Amino acid sequence: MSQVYSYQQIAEHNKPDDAWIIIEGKVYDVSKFLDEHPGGDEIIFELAGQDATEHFLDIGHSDDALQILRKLRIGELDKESKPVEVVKPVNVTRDSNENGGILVAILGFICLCIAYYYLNE
Ligand code: HEM
Repeated sequence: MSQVYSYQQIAEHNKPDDAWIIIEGKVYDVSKFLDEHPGGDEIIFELAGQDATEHFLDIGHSDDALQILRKLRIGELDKESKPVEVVKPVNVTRDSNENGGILVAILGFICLCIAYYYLNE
């Protein structure tokens, strides 16, 4: 019998070196596969600890992908358990970087406006 994990247990594995995902009710340990994923590590890591079924199926992965998946399987999802929100500290850094980028763009624009104003005086 295969091991059964709750959403809560799976959600704890949301780090790059310890990442699990759920696809169609099965649980996969993708920690070692992240670096090898042809679609990039980020895209799977974003879903670590969560259900990635829709994303996985949307891409239309090949039979090769399904074969790899089979090897990564570690158990099944306890469907009776409640889904939990997975919060990743890494995302916070990434978001603040993005905000930083927008701030720099706005400051740059303001500088340009000032320069334009003085040059046309
Ligand atoms: C453990 C789960 C996964 C495995 C084993 C896997 C495997 C693969 C493989 C073998 C490919 C090469 C193309 C193919 O054979 O279909 C691929 C491509 C891709 N995968 Fe995944 N994948 C997984 C999860 C995901 C998830 C969750 C996403 C989306 C959020 C995703 C997004 C993509 C994308 C966008 C490509 C296309 C890359 C390109 O052609 O440029 N994959 N994946």
